[in-house]
Amino acid sequence: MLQQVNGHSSSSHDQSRVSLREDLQEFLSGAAPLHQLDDLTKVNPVTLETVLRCLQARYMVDTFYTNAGCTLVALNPFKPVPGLYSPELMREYHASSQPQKLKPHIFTVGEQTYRNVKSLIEPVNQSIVVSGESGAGKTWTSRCLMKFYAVVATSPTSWENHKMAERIEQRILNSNPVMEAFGNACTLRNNNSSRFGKFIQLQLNRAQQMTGAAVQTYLLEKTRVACQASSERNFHIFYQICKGASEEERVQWHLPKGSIFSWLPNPERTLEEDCFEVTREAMLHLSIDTPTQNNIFKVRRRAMLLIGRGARQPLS
Ligand SMILES: Nc1ncnc2c1ncn2[C@@H]1O[C@H](COP(=O)(O)OP(=O)(O)OP(=O)(O)O)[C@@H](O)[C@H]1O
Repeated sequence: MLQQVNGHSSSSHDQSRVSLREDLQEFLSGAAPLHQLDDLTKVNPVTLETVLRCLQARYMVDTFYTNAGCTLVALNPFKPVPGLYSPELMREYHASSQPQKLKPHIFTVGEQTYRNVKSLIEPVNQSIVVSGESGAGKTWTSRCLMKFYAVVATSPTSWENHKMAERIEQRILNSNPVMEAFGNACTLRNNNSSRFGKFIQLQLNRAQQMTGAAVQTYLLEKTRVACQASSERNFHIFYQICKGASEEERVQWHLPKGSIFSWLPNPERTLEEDCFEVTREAMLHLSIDTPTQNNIFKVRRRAMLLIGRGARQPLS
């Protein structure tokens, strides 16, 4: 007697499994090495196993980008990859007559969207959606895209424009350390995890030169200020203030060296994101002057005392 599985007989189910296994074998022993498949739509049969095998093979040879039709799959290398984001490579993708024929890269996406704006008589807004789980590399990818546009979309036509272009480029890039200091924190999955979503708008004029940027943030994880999971930390800015304030600022802000607060856990962890100077410098570039900065930091330091009241003691 034939058993019914999901409306199919078990023998036809077995047959299709055998044929899938054969297809898989054929695909894996195919002529072209897996790492050379630069588009996942060419993978056949499309199963979780074949797609992962292909991505794994590419990862093993330090190839971190793969197309999946018009989507780009980015793997996180978790290490610096020399030359992968160099200005020379940006210019190569920008100058190419067919960037989509070059190796899959985030610069292809950047360049194609840039050309889409340019090629149309009436410019049409372009959007890039960067998605993935925590630690996948979304922040990194957005930063790369901003750097790319800062290089390709600010080509000055005159010397005055050059100064202007440089200023805009600096301001756009400096928005990252500021947003990250105030909105990122160390979590179990990512030392520099964004605790908010952001919609970054880069504005171009009719000559396709960048004239400004606007960032809209949403869903900031405000509860982290008062409550952090064990082994996680509060927002970077608090640690930056505690670790980076000058002697003069410590006196002014009533912040003795070595103060610790119950809701600033794991202060002994030293992260590259703990650099107060980088945040201050970036704020200056964004025209947030030193007195305004001091007011912002004073409010934060006051919050530390109020919320973490009674938990202050010197570090031994
Ligand atoms: N392309 C890359 N090259 C080298 N290192 C990378 C790259 N992408 C990500 N990383 C590393 O992985 C870490 C996590 O990446 P990132 O912060 O961009 O993740 P995320 O997706 O924004 O995470 P979250 O959602 O938690 O904010 C980075 O701090 C960096 O060390």
